[in-house]
Amino acid sequence: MFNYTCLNPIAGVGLDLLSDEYNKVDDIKDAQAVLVRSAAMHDMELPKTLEVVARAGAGVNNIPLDKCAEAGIVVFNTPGANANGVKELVFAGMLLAARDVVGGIEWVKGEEGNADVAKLAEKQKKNFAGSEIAGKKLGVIGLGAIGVKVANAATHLGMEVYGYDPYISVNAAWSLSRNVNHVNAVEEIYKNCDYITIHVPLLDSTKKMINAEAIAMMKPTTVVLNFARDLLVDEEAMVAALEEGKIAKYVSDFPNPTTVGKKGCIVTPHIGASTEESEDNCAVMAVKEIRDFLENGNITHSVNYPDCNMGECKSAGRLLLLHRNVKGMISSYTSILGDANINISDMTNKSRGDYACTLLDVDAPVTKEVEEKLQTLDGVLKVRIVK
Ligand SMILES: NC(=O)C1=CN([C@@H]2O[C@H](COP(=O)(O)OP(=O)(O)OC[C@H]3O[C@@H](n4cnc5c(N)ncnc54)[C@H](O)[C@@H]3O)[C@@H](O)[C@H]2O)C=CC1
Ligand SMILES: O=C(O)C(=O)COP(=O)(O)O
Repeated sequence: MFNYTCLNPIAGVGLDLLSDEYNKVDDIKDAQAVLVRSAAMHDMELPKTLEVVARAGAGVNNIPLDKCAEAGIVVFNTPGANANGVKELVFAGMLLAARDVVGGIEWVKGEEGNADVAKLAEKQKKNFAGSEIAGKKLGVIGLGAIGVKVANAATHLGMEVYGYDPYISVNAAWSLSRNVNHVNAVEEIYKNCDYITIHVPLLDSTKKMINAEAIAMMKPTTVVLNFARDLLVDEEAMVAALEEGKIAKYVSDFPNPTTVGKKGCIVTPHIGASTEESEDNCAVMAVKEIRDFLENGNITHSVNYPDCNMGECKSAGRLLLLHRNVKGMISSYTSILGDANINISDMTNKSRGDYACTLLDVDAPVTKEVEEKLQTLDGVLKVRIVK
């Protein structure tokens, strides 16, 4: 039996994939698995029982990744599962900045009951006129799951697209339309683009990436779109630039006191991934990741441990060892198992930065005594008898 808890509402289509072996608990202190969206986990006490956290979404800045890794808790996210939902809202954001759709709708609402509204509208509409996005230059910073979709779709809307991502993955590069122009220096985007959209994760290296200096390079007509995280932008500098007419609009999906109600700011309530399809996709992927991890010891789409996968276990037993990426770990495991007369029939070892993972299929069940010996080895963070 596995206990799990949900720190945010998780779509039913995902939870339905949990078998009778899974029991929902209300308190994280009783859970082996956590399903989470944007709930802040940094200040939460993580119980010893906890083995896995699955973020039904992309951004993991709400989760203490290193603290989890140190405690042998594997964290997953669901890459790409909500990318289309965000992509579509980015275009809504662009159009809301280009045309005064909201102002126009508000004006019409104010005319409720006016029999002459149609005639009046023809006079008023000049107040809500705008421009088209076709033919404009769009700069996409970060060409991952979302950035690639935004860039490709923009080419179909007749935009001239420029993409910047020094760390682009091979898969993303394969998916990118050849009509997207590659940019090596992000300053080119700041200086030349009419629309600039950012799709990078929030990391120490990306915090306030769009700062006062970057904003100063932009044209007075530039629109900046931020559907990634508010802390990626120096929003004080952004609001000041908008106030002084140095740039045109800032569209953000992250309301906070700095931007809400400020001149030129169009802010939505973090709804980029709030579509039926994205919520379903994320929940399904997160639940599958948890099941494969708890039932088979496999790690796919982890953000704090290496991916490590040996499929379904066909041997008498399987061990999962989460450990530091230091020398001598595997020889220690083999000698402990050898001394206990247990043959290793298959093995995978992967590392990522400071952390590593070893999966061992064995020909005889592993006893509690052997498990304890492995657990007390220097460098071992967690041992789990999967089977
Ligand atoms: N508004 C919302 O509801 C949502 C927001 N997000 C945010 O969007 C972010 C991106 O999501 P995905 O595209 O799915 O992630 P992803 O991991 O597929 O793509 C991120 C891309 O950013 C690139 N990158 C990293 N540092 C960079 C830098 N300094 N300069 C340029 N590129 C850099 C990476 O190489 C990668 O290609 C998430 O981390 C999350 O914060 C994601 C989903 C929903
Ligand atoms: O996936 C992400 O990074 C998001 O920002 C979506 O957050 P949410 O799952 O809607 O709370």
